[in-house]
Formats: sequence, structure tokens, C-alpha cells
Amino acid sequence: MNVAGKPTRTIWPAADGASVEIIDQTRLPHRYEIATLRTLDDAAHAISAMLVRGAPLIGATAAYGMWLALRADPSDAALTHAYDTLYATRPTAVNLRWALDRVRTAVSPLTPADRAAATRDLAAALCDEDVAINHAIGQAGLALIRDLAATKPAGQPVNILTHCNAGWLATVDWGTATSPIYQAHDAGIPVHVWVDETRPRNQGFHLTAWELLNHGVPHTCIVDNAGGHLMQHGQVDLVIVGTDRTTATGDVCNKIGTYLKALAAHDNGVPFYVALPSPTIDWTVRDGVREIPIEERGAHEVTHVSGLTTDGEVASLQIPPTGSPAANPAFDVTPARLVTGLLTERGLCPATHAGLAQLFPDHAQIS
Ligand SMILES: CSC[C@H]1O[C@H](OP(=O)(O)O)[C@H](O)[C@@H]1O
Repeated sequence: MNVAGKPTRTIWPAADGASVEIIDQTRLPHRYEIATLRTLDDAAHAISAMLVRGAPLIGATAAYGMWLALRADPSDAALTHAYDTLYATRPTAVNLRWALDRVRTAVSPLTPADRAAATRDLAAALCDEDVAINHAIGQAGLALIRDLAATKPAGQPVNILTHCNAGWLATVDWGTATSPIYQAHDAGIPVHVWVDETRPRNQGFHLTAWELLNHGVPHTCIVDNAGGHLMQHGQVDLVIVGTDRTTATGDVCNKIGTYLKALAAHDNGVPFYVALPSPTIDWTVRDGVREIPIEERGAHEVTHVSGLTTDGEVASLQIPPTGSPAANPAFDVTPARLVTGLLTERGLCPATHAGLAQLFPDHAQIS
């Protein structure tokens, strides 16, 4: 999307032909900084420390991380080490495994001398693929928003609640949950977005609000606990969220707190849609609650919050008393029964295996 009027992606090969540049998302929204990844360890750190985050962007970064590793050493041992190092960075987003498998399958048969260039080209292709997938998801969601707009009084916006950041910052571009929002806004359909803060890392306030502000999309920041109340009072027409891993049966793993939004939406008859790029489908899993690994992150993310001081400095503040323990499960799983529909690059389908298999017939058989 545009940053200060300049079309920008979240990750790109640097002009030196030997490194990768990313937007350092740990600095947003108060600082806009570009970081350079020169080694496998730089790429692994960028993922585990969340300089880049979001399932599709994690996959793209891992693919480029394999390139950086194979530039240095294209041997079989180095390829295996790179795969294992990147795979260990974060356990929940299935795009990480998907991207690493794409690279390993493509370059293992090659002579070592050919591996780095092939990996670089594949990483670039995966990025372009992600952008196309997300634009297509936006088209599917645009139809949904347009239909909702037709039911509203003239000029009244479609009120959309989203959780965490499934925006262009979570992908290479467009975003998944935000792609329909951007496309509806750009088509002149009045939309307004309720932006969940999304504790503990505040991806909503830090990233989604920054995105929407930059694109001129009307939005309101709300605390995580306000969504149910807004739904009870008819102020939410639609919920659209992203996903880090969706099972073959339509269970949706996403940022912690998503499940609670789905329960509130179900209780209030609010449509709850999940923007789902196909690389985020784990066709090997049927029961998301029992089978999807949920990342446990450090307590510091819960006990501290970062923001801008009145002097314009970025600071981190401790909230609970020193010595109080904190738990930090980073994701939860929304059962398919609470999902109204899945917005994929091949269109909309119910959150069922039959629905997914109809759009992706090559996966008709669940393993
Ligand atoms: C389009 S994937 C976005 C997805 O990733 C986020 O998690 P994290 O920021 O921890 O990588 C969140 O679950 C978003 O919905």
C-alpha cells in the first residue's frame, strides 16, 4: 500500500542484491524504520522478535531467509540447518511450514551452485503470489460489503470490526481481512472500522490503526472488551478477521481474543467472516482446538505496554506489580460452527471441509 504516497510492500530484496529490507513493525506506529536482513539469523530474529509478523509475511520472510542462508552456504547441511532454524521461530502460523516446504522441495534437487538464485526467485514469486491472493480475497469481500451497504440508509457506513492486524502489514501487500475494506473504501462504499486494541502486543492500535489512518479509512480504536457491547447495540454489521492456520474442517486459529469476538457475534447474529488465503489452510488438521500448536510468548509482552510519552518519546511501562506472574497464549481457535464464511482467493465458502474442498478440489480427501 502507499506510505507517504509511495507504493510500498512489507518486504523486498535490497538494491545490493545481497540482503532483504523490511518495515520494522516493532517501531510502528510512532516510528517508521526500515531494517536490513543480511543473514539467516537476521531473518530468524525478525520473525521470532516480530519485526515482521502475520502468517503470510512470516512465510515470505522465511523464504528470503532461506535465500540468505544458501547464498552463504548452498550445501545440503546448510539447507537443512536453515529450514530447521526458521521453522523453530514461531509454531502457529502454518504459512511458515508451507513456505519452507515450497523452497526445500524446489531447490533440494538442484546443484548447490544453482540453489541461491533459485531460492531468491522463488521467494520473489511467493511474494507476488501473496499480493495476488490478497487482492482476490478483497474482491470476494468487496461483494459482501457492497451487499451490506445496500441494506443501510444512504450514506451510512458499513461498520466492520476487526481484531489484531490482518492488514497489508501482515502480508506482502493488501492484507487479508483489510483487503475487502480497502477495496470497498476505494470503490466509494462508506465503511467504518472498529479497531480492536488487541492486547498484549496491540497489533490493532499499533498496526491496523496506522494502516487505516494512512489510507484515509474511517475507524475508531476500541478496547478488546468493547466489541460485544457494540454488537449488542447494533453498531457492528460485520466482523472480518485474519487467520494463522485454518483446519481442513474450517476451525480458525487466530490472534488471542478472536474466539471471544466470534462468540459475541454468534450471540448477536452478526456475520463473522475469516479472510483465508489458501497457504494458511492446514489440510492435515481436522480438530483445531486439539491439534493446532498455540504459541506461548513471554510474560513481558503482557506486563508491559509501549507507547508515546507526552514528550514524544517511545517508552515501555510496567502495568501489574513487580512479581505478579503473567501468562501469554498468543492465539486461540474459533470452532467452525461460529464462522459464517471463509473469504478465500477463490471466493466465499462455508467453514466446512465440503465448502473448502469445492473451492480447492485437489484437497478433497482429508488425510
Ligand atoms: C493475515 S495473518 C494475520 C494474523 O497474524 C497475527 O498474528 P501475529 O501478529 O502474532 O503474527 C494475527 O493472528 C493476525 O490475524
